[in-house]
Amino acid sequence: MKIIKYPKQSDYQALLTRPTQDIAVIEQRVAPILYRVKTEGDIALRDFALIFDKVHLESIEMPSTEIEKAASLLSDDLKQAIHQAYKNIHKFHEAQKSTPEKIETMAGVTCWRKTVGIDKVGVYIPGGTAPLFSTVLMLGIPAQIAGCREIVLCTPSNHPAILYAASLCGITKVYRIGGAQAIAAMAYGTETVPQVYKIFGPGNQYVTAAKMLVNKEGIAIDMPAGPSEVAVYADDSANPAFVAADLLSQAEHGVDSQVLLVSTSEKIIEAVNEELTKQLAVLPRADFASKALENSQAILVENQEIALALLNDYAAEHLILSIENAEEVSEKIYQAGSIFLGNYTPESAGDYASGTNHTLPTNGYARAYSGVSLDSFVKKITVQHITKEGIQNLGKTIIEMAEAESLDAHANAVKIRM
Ligand SMILES: NC(=O)c1ccc[n+]([C@@H]2O[C@H](COP(=O)([O-])OP(=O)(O)OC[C@H]3O[C@@H](n4cnc5c(N)ncnc54)[C@H](O)[C@@H]3O)[C@@H](O)[C@H]2O)c1
Ligand SMILES: N[C@H](CO)Cc1c[nH]c[nH+]1
Ligand SMILES: [Zn+2]
Repeated sequence: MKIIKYPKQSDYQALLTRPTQDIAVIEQRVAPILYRVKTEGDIALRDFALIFDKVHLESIEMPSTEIEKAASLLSDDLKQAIHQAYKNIHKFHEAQKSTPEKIETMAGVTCWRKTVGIDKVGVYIPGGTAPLFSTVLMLGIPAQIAGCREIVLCTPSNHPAILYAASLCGITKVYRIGGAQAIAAMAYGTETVPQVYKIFGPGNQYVTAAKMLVNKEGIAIDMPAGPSEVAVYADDSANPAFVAADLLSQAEHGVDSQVLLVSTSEKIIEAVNEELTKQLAVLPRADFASKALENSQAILVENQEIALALLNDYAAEHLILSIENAEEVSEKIYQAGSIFLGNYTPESAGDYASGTNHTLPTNGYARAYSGVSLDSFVKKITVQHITKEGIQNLGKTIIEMAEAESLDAHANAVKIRM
C-alpha cells in the first residue's frame, strides 16, 4: 500500500478521494436499463440476465421447490452459523423498537406517533462476485420485526444459503435478477415482479446508481451503499497482522473497494505493509484485493488530532480504532458508518454475526446517512386528539396565526368549534 507521510491539510481532499467511476458515466449506462425495464417489463429482465449475468432465465421468480430444498444443500455447520447470526442480529434490532409516548402539550391536547412497517419493501442481495447471504439477514430481519407485509427479494445468485436465509426471515418472493435491472423491476413493477415503496440493499456501482436514479422518481431508498471500504486507525498497541487482515477483508470485496490506514507510528505502517504482502500471497481473492489496494493508502500523521480530523473528513463506511483507549477516542468520531473498538473486534464481526447491521453508507455518505436499522423499515405517523376543553385552550393561538397568514378558512375551522 502506498505510504503518504505527513500530508498538508490542503492535500486531504485529494488523498481521501474514492476510486469511483464518473457518476455521469455510470448513470448513462444505467438510465437506458431502467427505461427498458419500465417500458418492456419481463422481456427486458430476461435480456439483461443474458447480457450481464449470462443466464437464460426459465423463470424470473425462484420456484418454491428451490426455496424448500435449499436447507438440504447446506452443511449443518453453516445452518447453525446462520441461526446464531440470525439470533444476534434479531436481538440487536428488536431492541430498537420504541414505545410511543402520548404527550399532552396543553390541557386537552394530546399528540403521539404510531409506528407502522412500510407495507411493501424490496431488498437487493448482491451476488455478482460473491453470494452475500449475510445481507439477507441484515435486511430481512429488520423488515420482519417492522412488520412489513410484502418483502420482495432480488438477487442474481441462486446460492442455497440466500434462499435458506430468506426462508428464515419469512421471505417467499424471490426473483433471480441482479444489477440495475433488479432495482428497476422493484421500482416500477413488471408482469412478474411486484412494485415496492422502498428499496434496500448494497450493491456495485450500477446497483447504487440505479437506486439513486429511481429515488429521483419518488421511490424511497435506504441510502447509497456501494463498494465496501474500511479505515483503520492504529497506534503502537495495534497488532500489524490483525490490521492487515482487516484491511484485506474489505479489499477483497471488489476492485473498486478502498481501504485506508492512518497511524502516528511509521513502524506500524511498515509492519502492516509487510503483513499485507504475506497475507495477500495466500488469499484466494487476491486479484480483487490487490487492485483495491492500488486505490488505497497508509497515511502517517504527526498526532492524534490530525488522525481524527482525517478520519472524520473521510467518513468511512467502517472505522476500526486499533488504539489504546479506543472507546474514549471514539467519542471524538462524528462521521463514520460503524465503529469497531480495540484489537479483538474485527470488522467481519459486524459483517456477519455480532448483531449490528452491515448495510452502511459508503463513499462519504456517512457524513449525512446512518446505516440500515429497524427505523429504516418503519414510518412514524403522528396522531392527535383534542377535547372540547382542549380546543378552547388552543383555539385562540390557531386563529391568530391563521388570520395572520390570510387563511380565513383555517381560522374558521377552529372558530366554529369554540
Ligand atoms: N455498503 C454496504 O453496506 C455493502 C454491503 C455488502 C456489499 N457491498 C458491496 O456490494 C458490491 C457487490 O457487487 P457485485 O458486483 O459482486 O454484485 P452485485 O449483485 O451488486 O452486482 C452484480 C450485477 O451487476 C450487473 N452488472 C455487472 N456488470 C455490468 C455492466 N458492465 N453494466 C451494467 N450492469 C452490470 C449485473 O447485472 C450483475 O447481476 C461490492 O462492491 C461490495 O463491496 C456493500
Ligand atoms: N462488508 C460488507 C459491507 O460493506 C458486508 C459483507 C457481507 N459479507 C461480507 N461482508
Ligand atoms: Zn465485508
